[in-house]
Amino acid sequence: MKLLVKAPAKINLSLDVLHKRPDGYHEVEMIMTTIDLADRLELSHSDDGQIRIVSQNRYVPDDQRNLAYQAAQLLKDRFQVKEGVTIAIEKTIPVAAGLAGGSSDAAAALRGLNKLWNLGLSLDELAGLGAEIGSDVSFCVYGGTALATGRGEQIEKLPAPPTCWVILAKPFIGVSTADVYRKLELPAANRPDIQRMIEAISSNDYHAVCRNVGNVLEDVTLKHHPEVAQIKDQMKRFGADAVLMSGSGPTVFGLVRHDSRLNRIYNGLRGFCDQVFAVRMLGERHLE
Ligand SMILES: C[C@@](CO)(OP(=O)(O)O)[C@H](O)COP(=O)(O)OP(=O)(O)OC[C@H]1O[C@@H](n2ccc(N)nc2=O)[C@H](O)[C@@H]1O
Ligand SMILES: Nc1ncnc2c1ncn2[C@@H]1O[C@H](COP(=O)(O)OP(=O)(O)O)[C@@H](O)[C@H]1O
Repeated sequence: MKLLVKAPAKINLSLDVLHKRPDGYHEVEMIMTTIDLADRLELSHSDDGQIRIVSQNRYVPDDQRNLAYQAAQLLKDRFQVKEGVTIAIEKTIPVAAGLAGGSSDAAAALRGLNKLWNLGLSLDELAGLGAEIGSDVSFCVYGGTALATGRGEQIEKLPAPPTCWVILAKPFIGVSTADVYRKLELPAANRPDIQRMIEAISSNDYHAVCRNVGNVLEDVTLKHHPEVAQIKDQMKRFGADAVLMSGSGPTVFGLVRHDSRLNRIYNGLRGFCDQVFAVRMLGERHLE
């Protein structure tokens, strides 16, 4: 038996860090939303009890370091599953980019294996298991738009943001999330107003969303990678309504409503950047 599962990327429309916790993680408040840029996982049943990862992308680990592998292992251990699975990952989301590609693959594996292995778990139970794999996995289990608090694993659903295009540009570098949190100096300057962003989304006010994007991790990554600042400047110059780095970076996203400006920004950035995408937000929960 085979099952296909989609694993969409996320962007952080706003990201605030409150303080460092005794467990080493940081207490965050983030507005996250899934976008129409997705990996595809094909899950195939195997009788020998083994977990196998297959991917053409050389940056994707094919062993227990893979977050989708960890998701399968966690379900096997917790629910005494005897069956095995081969997880073929068709990678579209850039790796180590601040777009939660690995976390979304893990979340898709949890959702898919719940069906393949007939575990009958609820989405909330899967999100709880996801938090054991990584801070962003719980959000990715639900998808859509949400306020994430705690270390990122406590999720409150929000309505869909106003309709617009999201242009993503990823420079040639990759960034380590742990490194960025380690280098963050608190209290951070330029903190976003999370409550205002929630109001902007709830009242479907595009211009207020654009005014309120913000990410306290941005300054850390910009300081060490000037190419990210260059991409931000270019996106602004080409006419994006709002420009922000996603998560720990280095991917920069721009919001725009008009198709003519979308084309200008997209064409202007290609050639300058490793990868450029023009996508839509998925809005509300989108699960298969
Ligand atoms: C920054 C964000 C924003 O959405 O995303 P990415 O840029 O990775 O996509 C997340 O907070 C990343 O979440 P995720 O990538 O799942 O992090 P984890 O695997 O749980 O943790 C990786 C490392 O980041 C640090 N970390 C992570 C989350 C958090 N709230 N505080 C932290 O200090 C810890 O050092 C941890 O060891
Ligand atoms: N399924 C996966 N896809 C991509 N990277 C993965 C995966 N599983 C584990 N990783 C590891 O996680 C690291 C961070 O990857 P990713 O989730 O793409 O980035 P980010 O945390 O910036 O959103 C990668 O360097 C890679 O070694």
